[in-house]
Amino acid sequence: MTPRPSAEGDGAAGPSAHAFQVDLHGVVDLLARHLYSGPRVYLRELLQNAVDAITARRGTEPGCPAQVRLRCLPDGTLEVRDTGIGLSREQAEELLATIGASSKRDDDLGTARGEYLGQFGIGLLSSFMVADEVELVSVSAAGAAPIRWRGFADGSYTLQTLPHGALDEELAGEPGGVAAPGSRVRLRARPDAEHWLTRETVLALAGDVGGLLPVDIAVEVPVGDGWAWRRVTSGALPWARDARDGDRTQALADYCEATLGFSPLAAVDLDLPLAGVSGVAFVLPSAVSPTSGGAHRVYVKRMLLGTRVDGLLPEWAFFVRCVVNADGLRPTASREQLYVDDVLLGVRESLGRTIRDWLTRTLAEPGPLRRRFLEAHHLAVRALAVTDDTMLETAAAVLPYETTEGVATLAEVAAAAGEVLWTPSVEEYRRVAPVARAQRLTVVNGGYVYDADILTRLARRRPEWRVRTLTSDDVRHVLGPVDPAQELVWLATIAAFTELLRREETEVTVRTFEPSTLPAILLHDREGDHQRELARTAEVADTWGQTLAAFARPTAARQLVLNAANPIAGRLLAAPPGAVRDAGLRSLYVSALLLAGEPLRGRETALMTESLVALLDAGLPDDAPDVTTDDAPDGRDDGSPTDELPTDRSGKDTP
Ligand SMILES: Nc1ncnc2c1ncn2[C@@H]1O[C@H](COP(=O)(O)OP(=O)(O)OP(=O)(O)O)[C@@H](O)[C@H]1O
Repeated sequence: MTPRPSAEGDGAAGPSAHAFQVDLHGVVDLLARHLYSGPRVYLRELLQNAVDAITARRGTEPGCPAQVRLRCLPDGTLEVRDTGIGLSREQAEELLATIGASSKRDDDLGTARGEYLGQFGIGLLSSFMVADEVELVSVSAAGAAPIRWRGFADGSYTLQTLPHGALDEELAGEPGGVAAPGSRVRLRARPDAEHWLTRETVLALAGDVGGLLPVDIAVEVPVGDGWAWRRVTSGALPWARDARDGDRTQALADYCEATLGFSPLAAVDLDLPLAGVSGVAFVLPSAVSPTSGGAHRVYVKRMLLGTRVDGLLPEWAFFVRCVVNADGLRPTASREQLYVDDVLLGVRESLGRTIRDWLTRTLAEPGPLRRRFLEAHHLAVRALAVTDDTMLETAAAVLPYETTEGVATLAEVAAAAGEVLWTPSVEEYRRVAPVARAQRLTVVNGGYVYDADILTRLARRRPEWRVRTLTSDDVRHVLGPVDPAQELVWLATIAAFTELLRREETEVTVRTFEPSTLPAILLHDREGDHQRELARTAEVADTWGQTLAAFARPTAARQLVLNAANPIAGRLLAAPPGAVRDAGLRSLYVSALLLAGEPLRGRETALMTESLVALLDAGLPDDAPDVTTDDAPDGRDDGSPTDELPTDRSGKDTP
């Protein structure tokens, strides 16, 4: 390119100004690899230019033909012909030869003009992702002489003005008539990109990206011995049918099946006329991960933007897939995602409101739709209830929870039990459920995702429901007392048992409870666990030990509650002191741990093994061969309770 004259004269020392040189290879590579998702966009850009050219011509000639015709020629060339406004020589020089120049921007404002699809002035370059040469022959609607522009992947181009009528023979029989206004673009496939220009690919791509465009687009296909035009545009938006039309619901379901690949539970109409947004949110028939949202099929001015566009809906709306046409939203330069601006944020909020209103209505209405929706998407209701008060009330009224009195809603639990006791973890629920159930204590399993937040919010919003987490005391209170005279007899034994489990930080108590098949349960509350954890850490941490110790309050003892109604526990309480009784208690402790779903650590495994050995020793005949060894069992840590067990293995209880 010619250097521009220096702004400061041509003095020897003065700087001189030059125009940038553009390496077209580099630019095309940038587009193909980093801007566009792949070469397939070349066809979208060609269709877009054709449609924009027709839009421009309609501005002065409203009744002009609106046709785009695509033809795959035998030598691998793709031809796209439109009945648009065409280009004069000057326009071609300015618009085709300059990267970034576009006739579709408002020169004064520098913004895109609302009626056009394009705006950036780079779309035509995408042709070079599949072709080394692009030819555009054009007849301007303004009556200028026809032109032939040829651009090459090396960055050069030729431009030729043709005499009027020169194209008549070449264009004879084309739509729009002989040398009528319009343009014809031809792309000769690069050897490694031939598949992008085959008839099958062109048909599929044109239908996919251009199927909803408001012009007549057709691809030439062989029929019998001849050729015919196969239309890929349908003319109307699939959701534009009158809502009173009885077949509309089925037609939308069929459209969803064909386009998105699933049969929807329901279709929610989306309509924001002010933002130029219309479409449908299809409710997925089965559960999806909350992180899988954002796969919406979005059209901008009826041209497909993308099939996996995100940001259109709030995150909680992961149970729908939308198909929308959005005239008021801005595409990014790649035209594959939406530009995040205030308009998009407003649209997202409004669409979210539409979907939430539908959800509230649907959940208020008992019936198969509500049931199927909750089965598939209860997580979405939970996610929404975390931030939305109306949905919190709805969730409390309709979401089924696992409780010790069977499946029930939180509202039902509050009404029946006068309070809502819940466990924040599934493990804790499993631990207390058998005993709570037997005692008719209603406990809600609040251990699943979002539950803790929902129950905490509900506790504040509905104080009269008395929503709170379950504590050991709640369970202990429902366990039956033991006859005081009997308890007095057992007092010394209970104290000895507590002493035996001192290292386990567990206090032993006795109650009567159902099921009587259960000899013992372990109760511990979260604060006690936390305090024990702190105390344990403080023991091992040198540097932080003192700091941690300051936080650790005296630990609330765990409780091993022996069941006086259980024959084994009863016999153990009545047994004389000695190795067998100790081993029996330790066994009950370990089995209560297991029942609580807690993993056994090395020390507890050792306890279990040693108790078993002691019990076997006591129970087996004296002359049975001794198979025990002196080796400590695997997994026993230092200070294991072995040293607390009597070494006498005679099988006789020591006094
Ligand atoms: N088929 C056509 N008929 C008439 N003019 C055309 C045609 N194709 C391209 N042009 C002209 O060439 C210009 C550049 O086209 P190009 O596709 O590179 O960018 P754009 O369509 O303006 O913007 P975008 O990069 O957003 O697609 C257009 O603005 C238009 O004026």
